This record gives sequence, structure tokens and C-alpha cells, in this order.
Amino acid sequence: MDMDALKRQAAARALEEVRDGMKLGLGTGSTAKHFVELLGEKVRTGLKVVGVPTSEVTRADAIRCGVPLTTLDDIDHLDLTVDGADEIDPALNLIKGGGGALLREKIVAAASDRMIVIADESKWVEVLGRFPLPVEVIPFGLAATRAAMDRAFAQSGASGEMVIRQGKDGHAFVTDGGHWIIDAHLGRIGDAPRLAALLSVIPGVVEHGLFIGLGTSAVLAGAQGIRVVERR
Ligand SMILES: O=C[C@H](O)[C@H](O)[C@H](O)COP(=O)(O)O
Repeated sequence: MDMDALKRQAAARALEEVRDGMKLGLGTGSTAKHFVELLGEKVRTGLKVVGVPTSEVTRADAIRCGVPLTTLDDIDHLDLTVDGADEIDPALNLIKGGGGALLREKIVAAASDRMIVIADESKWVEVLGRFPLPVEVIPFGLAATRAAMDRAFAQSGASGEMVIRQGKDGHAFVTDGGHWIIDAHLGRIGDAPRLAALLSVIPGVVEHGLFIGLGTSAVLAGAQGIRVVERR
């Protein structure tokens, strides 16, 4: 079975958790896109929900699929967020932001009672870090921010190259919030909660892609079927 079919299976399993009247966070990425499409099918057959998209791309997808939308300016709390991830560890800590949407994704997940992470099995890892960690930064003062990030990596026992993400046009990739992304190639993040705390206090860091304690369950689709992992 191809990867895309697995992603859709995970999305379909998460959809089973959606109830009438729910306020939903709508994730970003190729896996979350399946969820939005399947949710749209349910809405067309009468399901009443409202969604908050985590990116402009997801907003456009949701509109195309007929999913009613609202914002976290109009409501302050969500029942459930369904989103993908770049890596998931056994504590359900995540790396997110491969698609550049980590800031809105984290705001939305933090405003939700529950976050279901949907993915194919390839995203499951014992230790985070093989996937480059996306860190959203303010372009102003970038050298100073990079130096502070380097110190944070060292203090948490990690190290690696930092690369400013480029867009298709060859210029710096710009997030929906107007910021840049540094991808940190750390290889191994031995203490993800500590690194998350250290990165969070750097002034030029807007947000980082470590999601600690936000995922409440993961739906993983693989060749052997679907596995649901609850956070302990
Ligand atoms: O910024 C993007 C998001 O964090 C995505 O949820 C993540 O990159 C996973 O995307 P995909 O489902 O396409 O692998």
C-alpha cells in the first residue's frame, strides 16, 4: 500500500472521534489534508462542526471541501485538533513544522482539549531529531539568534548545522506569520523537553517545532494495519 493511502487511513480513523457540534483544529500537511477532505464529506452528509485552520493552505482546502470555519479570535477553545507530524516519539512528543506551519499549529493545539496526531508508521521514532528541527525566527538579529540557539543545543546535549529554509524561488521561505525558518540538523535530541524550554526563552525565536505534552493520542497507519497510541 502506498504512503498516501496509509495517511488517508490514519485520517479516517481520527474522523471516527469527531462528534456533532465539535469545534476542531485543522492541521496542515499532506496527512492533515486527507482529514480535511474526509471531514468535508461528512459535513456534506449533515455533520455539524466548525474548524480553525492552522495555515492559509488548510484554510483554502477547508473552504474547497465545504468545512465551516471560525477563528481563535471568535472562540477561545477547541474540542479536538487533528494534525500530522514529522516525527513522533513514544512519549508522543513531536517534531512539527516541515511544512512551515508550526506556529499556528501550536497555538491551535494548545487551545484544544485533545490533539490526535495522524501519520504513517514511518514517522514513529525512538528518539526525536533525525528530521531537522524547524525553528521559526524573526529575521532581525539573526546571527545573535543563531548563536543563542547554538548555546541552547549545547546545553541540552545536542549540536548540528542550522540552515535557513529556502522557498521554491530560492529566497528565504516566509511563514504565514511573516517569519523565517531555521532547520536545525541535530540528528538526535536526547532531552526534547529541556531543548524546548531553552529555545522558548530566546527573544528572536518566535516558536519551535518541538510539541511537548500536546499530543494526546497518535493514529499510526502501517502495512500491518492501524495502531492507536495514547499518551501515558
Ligand atoms: O508544518 C507542517 C506540519 O507540521 C505538518 O503537519 C508536518 O510537516 C507533517 O506533514 P505531512 O503530513 O505532510 O508529512
